[in-house]
Amino acid sequence: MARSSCLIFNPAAGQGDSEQELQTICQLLSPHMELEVRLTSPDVDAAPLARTAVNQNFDLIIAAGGDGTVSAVAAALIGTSISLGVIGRGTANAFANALDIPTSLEAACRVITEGTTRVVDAASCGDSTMILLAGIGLEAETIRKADRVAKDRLGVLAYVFAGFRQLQDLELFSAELEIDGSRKVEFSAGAITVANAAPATSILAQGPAGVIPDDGLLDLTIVAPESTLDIMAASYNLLRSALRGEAATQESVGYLRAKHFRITTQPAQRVMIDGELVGHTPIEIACIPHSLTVCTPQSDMERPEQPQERLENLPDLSVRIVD
Ligand SMILES: Nc1ncnc2c1ncn2[C@@H]1O[C@H](COP(=O)(O)OP(=O)(O)OP(=O)(O)O)[C@@H](O)[C@H]1O
Repeated sequence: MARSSCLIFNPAAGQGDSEQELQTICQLLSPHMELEVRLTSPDVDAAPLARTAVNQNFDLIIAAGGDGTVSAVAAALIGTSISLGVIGRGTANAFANALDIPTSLEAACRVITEGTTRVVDAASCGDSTMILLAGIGLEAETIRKADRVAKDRLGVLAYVFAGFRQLQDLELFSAELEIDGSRKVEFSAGAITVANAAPATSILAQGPAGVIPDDGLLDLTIVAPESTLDIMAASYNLLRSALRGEAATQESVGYLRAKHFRITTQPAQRVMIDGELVGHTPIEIACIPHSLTVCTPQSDMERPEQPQERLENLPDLSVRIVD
């Protein structure tokens, strides 16, 4: 029997002709499944549509939009066995890129119709769920400064420009990190990123080589540059880590993998989760292992053997064991 599928489509996402895109997607998918289409609107976004679709027990729910739409649909699917199809039509399409899901309509629909799936982790942070990453400090500021007009004009470059603008007034803050309830680490940082999944372009997440989305662990990267030269060196090192799959080696970069983090900063820092500003530190982030089934080109990914932790060079470092 054909799979019952619900397509949640954001007509306002991206820069393409959305009517044409919807028609193409329906033509590509309909021969393979029973397809029901639901459009988001300025008043009803993807989250309530996805919750209703989950209650209606579709076999497959497809998110066609930017990362905002994909994250909202994914949040409703966490802990269910309903598969998530991803058709990235936004600016960055970070979740699609992190899982090697192509973003041309034809190739994205082919991945969905071929039926290969991969079960990945997700995470929770207070009331929010997270499929990509949480940025504290620099990354949150970068997202805040990449405005809609710039994104429409420049696409993913808007984030890069906002990032450069942000680097000019980077200030270190003090941070305390509680790791799996068993260790407390204090240090100074300019940016802390906790990633469940991240594409190579999320440079600040690339401390441990290659963020692994299905290892039951979150990957935390700390960048603590003490000068403009330092930040250039750290950026280059992180980019290399992303492209070569080798963990970062630069002194001002630290990283570790764990299931649960509690992060406190002085002063409080903005927190961004999956591209949305959600509030300020302190925050607590917990991995929800193997909780989201996603249509992907392959059911597994290569995992290079790499060190899991490197904190020793961070400025003002102190480590305590929690009783
Ligand atoms: N029909 C609509 N008209 C206007 N806005 C909409 C509509 N449907 C959803 N939205 C808004 O779109 C936003 C989600 O956008 P989404 O992330 O899917 O695309 P995007 O913003 O183009 O992606 P990116 O952030 O990568 O540029 C939400 O804020 C939601 O309220």
